[in-house]
Amino acid sequence: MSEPDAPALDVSGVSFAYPRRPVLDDISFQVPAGVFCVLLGVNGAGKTTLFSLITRLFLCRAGCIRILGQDLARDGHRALADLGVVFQQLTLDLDLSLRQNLLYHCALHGLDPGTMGPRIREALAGAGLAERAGDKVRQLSGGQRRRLELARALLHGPRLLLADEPTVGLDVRSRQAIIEQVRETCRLQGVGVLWATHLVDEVRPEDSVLLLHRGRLLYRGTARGMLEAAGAENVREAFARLTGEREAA
Ligand SMILES: Nc1ncnc2c1ncn2[C@@H]1O[C@H](COP(=O)(O)OP(=O)(O)OP(=O)(O)O)[C@@H](O)[C@H]1O
Repeated sequence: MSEPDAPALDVSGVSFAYPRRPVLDDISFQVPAGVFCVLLGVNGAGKTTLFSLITRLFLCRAGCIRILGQDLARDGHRALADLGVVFQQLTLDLDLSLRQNLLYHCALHGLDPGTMGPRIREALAGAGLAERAGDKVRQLSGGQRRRLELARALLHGPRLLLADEPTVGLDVRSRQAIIEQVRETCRLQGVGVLWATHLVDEVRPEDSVLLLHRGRLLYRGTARGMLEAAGAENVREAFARLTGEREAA
C-alpha cells in the first residue's frame, strides 16, 4: 500500500552501469509531494538512465527506489500505478484522435473507458485542446502534442510525474505554457514533479534542484541555495562554477 505521508519519490544510493560504462554513481534524493524538482544536467549526464530506472525499464540492482513509500523492486506494479511519465520521445499515436489516445491510456491503467468521458474532457480543456478532441494527433503542432502528452500522463491521477526534457524543440512561448501547466498541477493537486532539463531558464528560485553531472549529484537543494553555494548571480553561472563546464543551454 502507498504511504500518504511518504515522499512522492525516494531514491537512495542508486548506481548503474551499462556494460563497461558506469553512468550513475550513488545517487540519493527525495521529491516530496507538491514539489517541483528540476533535474538539471547537460547531454550525457545520466538523466534518461535515471528515469529508465524509476520507470522500471531497467532493473535497479544497486540502491533503492520508492514511489510513495512503495519499493519498486518489491512492489513495482503498485508503485507504478502512482506514476505518470512524459518520455523524451513522443509516444502518442499520430493516427488516432486526441480522445482515442486518452481512452487508450485509461484502458492501459485499468480504468473503465465508459466512465472516463468527463475526466477526458476536463484534461483536454486544461491543456487548451477542448476543441480538438476529435482531430488526429498528426494535425497538432509540436507544443500542442506535448501539452496532450502531459494531460495524458496525469489522467489516472498519479502522485508523481516524471518529465524527461518535454520542452525540447519548442519555442519559448510553448515552453513557458507547458511549464506553467505542470507547475499549476504540482501546486493545486500536490503532485511531486521531477522535471529533467538542460535549460537553465526553466529553473525558478523557489524550485528544488538536483544538479547531475557525469553521473554524480553535485548539488541538491533549492535553486536559491545553489546560487549561494556557488557564489553566483544566476543559475547559468552557478551551473558553470559547480560543474566546471562553461554552459548548460
Ligand atoms: N543503451 C546504452 N548503452 C550504453 N551506454 C548508454 C546507453 N544509453 C545511454 N548510454 C550512455 O550513458 C550516459 C548517460 O546517458 P543518458 O541518456 O542517461 O544521459 P542524459 O542526461 O539523459 O542525456 P541527454 O540529455 O542527451 O538525453 C551517456 O554517456 C550515454 O552515452
